[in-house]
Amino acid sequence: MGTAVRNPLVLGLVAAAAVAFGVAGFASSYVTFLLTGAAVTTVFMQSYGLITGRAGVISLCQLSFAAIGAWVVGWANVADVPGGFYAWLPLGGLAAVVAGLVIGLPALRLRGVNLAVATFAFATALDVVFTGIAFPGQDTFDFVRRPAGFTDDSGYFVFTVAVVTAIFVGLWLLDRSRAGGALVEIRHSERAAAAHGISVARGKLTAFALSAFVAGVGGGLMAGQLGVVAAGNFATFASVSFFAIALFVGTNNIEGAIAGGLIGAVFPVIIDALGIPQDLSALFFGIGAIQVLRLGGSQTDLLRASRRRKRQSRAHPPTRESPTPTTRESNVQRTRIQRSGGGAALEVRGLRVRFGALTAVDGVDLVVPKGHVVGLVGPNGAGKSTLINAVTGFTTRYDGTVLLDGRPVDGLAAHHRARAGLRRSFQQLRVPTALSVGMFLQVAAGRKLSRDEVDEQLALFECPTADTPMDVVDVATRRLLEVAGLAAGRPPVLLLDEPAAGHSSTETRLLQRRLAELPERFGTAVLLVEHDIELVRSTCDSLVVVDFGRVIASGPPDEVLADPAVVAAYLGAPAHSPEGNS
Ligand SMILES: Nc1ncnc2c1ncn2[C@@H]1O[C@H](COP(=O)(O)OP(=O)(O)OP(=O)(O)O)[C@@H](O)[C@H]1O
Repeated sequence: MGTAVRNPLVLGLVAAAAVAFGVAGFASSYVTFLLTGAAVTTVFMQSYGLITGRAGVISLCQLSFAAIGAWVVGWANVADVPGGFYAWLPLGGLAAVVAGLVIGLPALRLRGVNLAVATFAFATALDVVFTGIAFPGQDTFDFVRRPAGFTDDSGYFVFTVAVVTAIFVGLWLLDRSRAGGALVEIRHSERAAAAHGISVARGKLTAFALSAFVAGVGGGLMAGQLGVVAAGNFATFASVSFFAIALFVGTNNIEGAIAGGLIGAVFPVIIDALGIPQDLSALFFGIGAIQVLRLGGSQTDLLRASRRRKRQSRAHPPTRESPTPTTRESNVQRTRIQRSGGGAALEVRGLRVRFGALTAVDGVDLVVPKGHVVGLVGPNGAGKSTLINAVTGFTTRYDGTVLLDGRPVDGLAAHHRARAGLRRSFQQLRVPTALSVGMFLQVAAGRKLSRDEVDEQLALFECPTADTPMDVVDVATRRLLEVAGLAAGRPPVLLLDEPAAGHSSTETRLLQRRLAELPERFGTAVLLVEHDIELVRSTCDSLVVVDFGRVIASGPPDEVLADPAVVAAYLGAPAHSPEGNS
């Protein structure tokens, strides 16, 4: 019983019921009407929270989806479609989904301002259409019949709150699923998402469809509240204002969506009472949106982050236990695990990448045998990252062939290569801070991990617990988490681009042990790009050295690192060893 009371879902449901029946029982009819409007606006805010808050896609046409939902509900009412309001409302949502897909598909190639313009154009066009054709029942005053049992204003408020609550529960479940984590990763970095096998196009399209459904339901609810609606209820201007409110308060958070609903519905009333022209109110919302860009986050995101940091500093900080270096661990030469190969996990043949006149990768041949860790080293600008980009499909314009377990993958997009088992990390950290450690591990693994698997993996990499928010985790630990997550997916091939960057010597030693174990523990062959020569020497079975895009040496680490050509490439003079000069 005690656990149930502490459960946020149970608490939320109890609070929603208390508000619904409290207002229905005690509030005046004016307040009830106003709060029903706020609940309907909360649904619009939930749809912005989905598309912009979670997936990071700018959409200025959510009220157009709402208009479609309202239109369908109005039509179903006039046509007396069986099932009543209970059937008409989801029907309106589904019709909006069709529009969401129609606008979402061409919008997939667009980002930022271009996407804003495209969705704004769609909203304006639909505005004109709805003004022209009018809503069903608008001219004949055919009022939409409310759901049986909730026909008076108080009852309809309870019904609206029930719908808002049901959507919150759906979003709550989405946030706890890998699909929800994938949306957040798409918002944070489309490249990182693709590297984890997530289809960015499908993710965005799903977000468009889901948000259109929610907005369509909101439109239907508005039709039920007002009886008849007109194009003016869904004007493009209102869509943009609501977008600005959503951006300012952060409607991906439950408290943000409710605050956005209240502001969207009550603010115009206050403005009116104060005698300020409605058009001027848009200025406030515009200033709010600019504030978000200045602060780098919405009000509720910033509040939540600050609360997390406070809670974290009150509890123990999320540092890993420093492993006491034993004689065995501190002897780097003994970390390398001797193993025999079993064919090529990854083979690169004649890879060439050009950037205009510059040939960044110049005919590279390279093999990563199964069960091996191969180091790819070379001075700055030698072409290592470009090679990884080409192999993993992030650079598609290249000559040559990339074979994964003997099969060419050149025709595959990055996320398909990732799903086929070619996983990578990025030199520039791309870990989304809006997720928990456990959820990030799930997303990076690219497969469903059990709670035990997550906990074991975190313990193995000496990382903070699964519930720890990522934004309180230090950068070095985030890098370690990225390796832990990728390894948990047990990919056949893992390409790591400078995973030890920014690590302390203790952290590097831990990483060194884990990297050396990856083939045995996870069945993963590794191509390791690293400037820390001691880490490379102690971890890798063999090394490939590139300079000016060409392979200048390859073979066992000690031999290769003693090669005069390698020494010269690193230091520009043949007199010193590269050791310790990374
Ligand atoms: N998108 C690009 N457009 C033009 N030139 C590029 C691009 N990406 C990389 N280069 C150039 O290609 C060469 C190889 O760069 P790359 O980043 O692959 O080297 P690197 O070995 O990974 O270097 P570092 O160790 O510093 O990360 C460099 O001369 C770089 O300036």
